[in-house]
Amino acid sequence: MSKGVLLVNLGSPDSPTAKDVKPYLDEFLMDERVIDVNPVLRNIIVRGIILNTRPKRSAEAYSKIWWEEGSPLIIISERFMEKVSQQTSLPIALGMRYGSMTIKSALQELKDKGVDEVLLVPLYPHYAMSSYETVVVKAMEVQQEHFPNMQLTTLPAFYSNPDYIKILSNSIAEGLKGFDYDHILFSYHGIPERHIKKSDPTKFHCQLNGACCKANSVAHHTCYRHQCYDTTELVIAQLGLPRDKVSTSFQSRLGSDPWLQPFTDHEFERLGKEGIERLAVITPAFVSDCLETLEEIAMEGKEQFVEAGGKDYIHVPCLNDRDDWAGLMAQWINTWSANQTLPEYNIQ
Ligand SMILES: C=CC1=C(C)c2cc3[nH]c(cc4nc(cc5[nH]c(cc1n2)c(C)c5CCC(=O)O)C(CCC(=O)O)=C4C)c(C)c3C=C
Ligand SMILES: [Fe+2]
Ligand SMILES: [Fe+2]
Repeated sequence: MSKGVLLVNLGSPDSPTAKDVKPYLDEFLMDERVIDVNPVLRNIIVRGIILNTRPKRSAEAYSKIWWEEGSPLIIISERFMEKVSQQTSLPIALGMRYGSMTIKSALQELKDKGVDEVLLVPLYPHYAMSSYETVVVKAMEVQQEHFPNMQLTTLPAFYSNPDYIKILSNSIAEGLKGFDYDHILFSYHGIPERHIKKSDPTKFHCQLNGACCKANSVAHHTCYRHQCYDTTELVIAQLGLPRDKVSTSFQSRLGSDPWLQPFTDHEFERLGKEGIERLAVITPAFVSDCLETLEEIAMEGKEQFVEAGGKDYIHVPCLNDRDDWAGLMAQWINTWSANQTLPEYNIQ
């Protein structure tokens, strides 16, 4: 068999205009793992309500962060792929879960190069049904329908992998250099609380109270909340950060259902009001900077914090195409290629 690698990230609209944002959001929000209600209700919520107003507002936000070459998320993912490719002999293709750079065309690219055994890499450190799981399910559907002779193996979520934690910590230490912070906020993409319950294979373990996370459980393999808090804790330990100056929150909620708390925007306000003057924000749910980090955190977040009384504010960039991160991905790929071994999955 001949091996190759498929990297998959979330995707972006083709341009920062309402005309292109609308079909992109339609595909994204009609995904049953993102808005997980019955199909009739999903159609009403997405096409009857959200898509009437959101595309214009989102297009304005995308315009603020768009680069000359295109969407930051896409360009960064391409640069990352290039760097990884230079360190492995395996063919690598890049696809997006939503939008025009499809998983199907990426798999076709690999097939044209003779590949029939693929390592699928969802570019998310943490498992969530709306991110990691939907990529895996989509890739499997496409493989079964269009590439029946291909074999797929999936890289596990790497939120606690020791090498990943070291590299994330290095990037944070570099980002914090020269910034005398009062507080560090780890802000992760939010999800509805319901998704945590749905992803719990035991159906009773996850109580969303933090106490459950301290007991060993198979539920942690698919508990996004647990995994986010684990990443924060592991970075605190790696860098020896003062625990009382670090906290975790969840950003980017949509709709009125209960989402994971505390909310990042509420934390900006609370920290500013409580006299925190210098705030650093880290966004480890994303491996590449995107709308949610460049606009919501770096721009809007700063405004919210300063309005609440804060003074200095930095957003530490995501791993993007850092050499050490591309090197680690190449190392994972080359190890899999040599002996089928995948990175350590340190679940407790
Ligand atoms: C029900 C809604 C959403 C869930 C659940 C959700 C989970 C989720 N998303 C990411 C990563 C990204 N999301 C991005 C943008 C984005 N996310 C939602 C909604 C949900 N996400 C919307 C509507 C949008 C579009 C932008 C907007 O209109 O505000 C992005 C950025 C894409 C880009 O082009 O830059 C990323 C990345 C994760 C990891 C996740 C679950 C953990
Ligand atoms: Fe999202
Ligand atoms: Fe838990």
